[in-house]
Amino acid sequence: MASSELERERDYVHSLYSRLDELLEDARVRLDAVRRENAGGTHQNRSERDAFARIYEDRVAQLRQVDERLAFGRLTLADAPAGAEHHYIGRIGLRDDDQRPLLLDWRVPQARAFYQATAATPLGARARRHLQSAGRDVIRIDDEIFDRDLLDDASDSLQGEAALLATVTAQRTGRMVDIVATIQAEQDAIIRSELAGALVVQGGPGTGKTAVALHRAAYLLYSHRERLSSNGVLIVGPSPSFLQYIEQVLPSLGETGVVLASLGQLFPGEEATDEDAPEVAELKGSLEMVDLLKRAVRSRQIVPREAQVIDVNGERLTIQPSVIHSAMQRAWETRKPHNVARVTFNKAALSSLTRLLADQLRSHGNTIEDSDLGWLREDLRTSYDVRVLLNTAWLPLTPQKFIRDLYARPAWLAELTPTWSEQRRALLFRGRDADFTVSDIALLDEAAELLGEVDLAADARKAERKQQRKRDIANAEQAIRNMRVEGLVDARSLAEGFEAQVYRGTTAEQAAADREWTYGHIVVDEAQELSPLQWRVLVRRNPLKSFTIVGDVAQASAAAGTTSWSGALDPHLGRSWRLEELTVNYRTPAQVSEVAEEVARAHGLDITRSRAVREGEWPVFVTLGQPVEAAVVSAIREDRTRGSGAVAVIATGEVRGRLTAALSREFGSEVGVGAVGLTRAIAVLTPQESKGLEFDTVIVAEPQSIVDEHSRGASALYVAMTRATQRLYVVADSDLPVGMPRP
Ligand SMILES: Nc1ncnc2c1ncn2[C@@H]1O[C@H](COP(=O)(O)OP(=O)(O)OP(=O)(O)O)[C@@H](O)[C@H]1O
Repeated sequence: MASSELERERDYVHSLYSRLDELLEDARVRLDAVRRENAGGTHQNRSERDAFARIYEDRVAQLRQVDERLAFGRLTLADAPAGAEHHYIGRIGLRDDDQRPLLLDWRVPQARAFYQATAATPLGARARRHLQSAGRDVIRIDDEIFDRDLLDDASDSLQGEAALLATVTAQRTGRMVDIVATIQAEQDAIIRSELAGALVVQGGPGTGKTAVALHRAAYLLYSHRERLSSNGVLIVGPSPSFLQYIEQVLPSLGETGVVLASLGQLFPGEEATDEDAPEVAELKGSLEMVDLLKRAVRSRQIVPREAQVIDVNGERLTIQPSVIHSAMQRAWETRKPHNVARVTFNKAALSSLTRLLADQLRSHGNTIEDSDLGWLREDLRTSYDVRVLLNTAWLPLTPQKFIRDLYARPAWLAELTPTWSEQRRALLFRGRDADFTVSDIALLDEAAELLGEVDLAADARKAERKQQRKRDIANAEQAIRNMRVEGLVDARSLAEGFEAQVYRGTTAEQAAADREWTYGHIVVDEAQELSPLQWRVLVRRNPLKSFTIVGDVAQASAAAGTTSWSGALDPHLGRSWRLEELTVNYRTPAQVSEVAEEVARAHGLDITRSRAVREGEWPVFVTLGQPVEAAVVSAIREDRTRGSGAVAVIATGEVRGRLTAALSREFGSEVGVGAVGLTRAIAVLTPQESKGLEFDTVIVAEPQSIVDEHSRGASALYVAMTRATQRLYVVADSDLPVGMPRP
């Protein structure tokens, strides 16, 4: 019986693959046809053809990408007509030629029961079946029957336990994979939560926060395609290595138009990777900096102390400070940013100077008619002395130069911060040619807000682009009718294709390049690490405040990060955010997570308890009293006798340097440092770099030095210890942190 069921499923899934192949072939044929058509033609013809070609190319890529585990579930409905009782669930939706559904996209509302039904609340389902595949073959089926009479209350059990355990124990590859086949009920409820407002997902390490956040992005893009495809979705992660780790997940779910950015990449044109020392990052991330920058901008609007004498075509004119001051007054009244208000300042000052010059010329006996005032004004505008006078009073500024000046001119900083100590000011001091750090990015953005931009040419281009887009949409509608592809392609995305040829690329590319772009939704991962200033940047990019915010306040290891969601979010989002929790740990075996929690508690961390889905085979291996280089090398050798997989060595400061040298001597090119390590057998990482990642084996070297590194050191150690999916080794020369088991 069971094997004939397996056969049946195998046959059905084979028929789905045949349909997939047909669609793929169809898209390829259309692509070839489009490429051949209108080879010459007008510019408009060519860009239409290219846009169509891109749409078919994307379709071909999408159909190829869903090949692995195309279908992974079947839902049997309780009250369905014969022949329609089974719904198959997969990565994308498939229909036959008569438009009858063969496979449901996991994101459609009818698929919800596949993830959420329990015996207690079957949601109209009689049974759920998980299909496990190898290549295109179904190799195993697991059934759950929702028949209250036959079962105990199973509401607490894991769904598709066999499939889930197979996934969570699989060897890691250095790249995160999607969990679409085994999403659990508490995760699914979060993924499908409504788009509006800010949703905060709190959960301990390994509870699937990142996975849930990415699947939610895919779900929202699918369910709100119209709105989100034009505004875009931004995903913010803590570091480039983290982005590299997650970058495959959304494409494997068929979604490519998302902007991924680390905190160092949020200001177009700058790409910061260096981190400041913790106390510097804390200061730079604090709200105090907002006032400081405001004062700093104001201090660059300078009323001269004394009257200034200027020469305009041989006429010497004395300008009282009050003339400059009242022009400034006019500019301040606009409440516009510095560079924009400067236009008002210049106009007001030139008007006053024109009047002064006219009066002076009249007093010297010249006849000045009102019609001459325009010429006088032009003389003033082009006069060297006037330019110097006005620029000295109100100089246009770029954010980069402004922030660099602030750091490199201690005397100016001292004027702006009379209540600060010398030591506090010294935290900001940097040479003019120093690279910007990750925490400078939020300051640059804050400065850009205060300074504003006057770019008339860009404004004109923006207006023209809007008009062109309207014309493109009309043309796209016509082209869709001509090519008889209604329903397959929508006019907006086709028009975006035209635009891409003429202008600046896809929505995602445009969004990433434009500081003033506002996204339809922002996903923030490891959100506990964000400083108040970084939150301000993100709220500016998303004025409707539609956020998915995931993190764990107990893992906050950045000095500027947060230990309470309320403290972090209320100032920016008010009380409008909602909180959900994840409670099951899918990553770390209980034997490891219990030790990590014990150490965290011994350091006073208020950790979120979670239940591990598996016990694990190995205890935590602790070595004390050997030189750390030798101990790590032998831990790696020992580990290779226990199992295979990706290894991370996590250490900080000079220990990390020593270890890198020793490991490279021993294991050569198998070793990689930082993000490079993610594609090697052995990655050497700081706790900060390891954030959000996971490895089969983790070796934490000199844990006490991690605790001692800064005020949030215990959290950093907790992060490091919870990266292991199989085995954890702790190696110390002389000192173990409190709470750590002794060897
Ligand atoms: N429903 C699920 N089915 C299969 N695997 C899952 C599921 N949920 C989570 N996982 C796996 O558990 C691991 C941890 O998930 P993830 O990295 O999203 O956790 P996290 O809460 O973000 O952790 P941390 O806070 O430590 O960064 C990943 O390998 C993920 O694929």
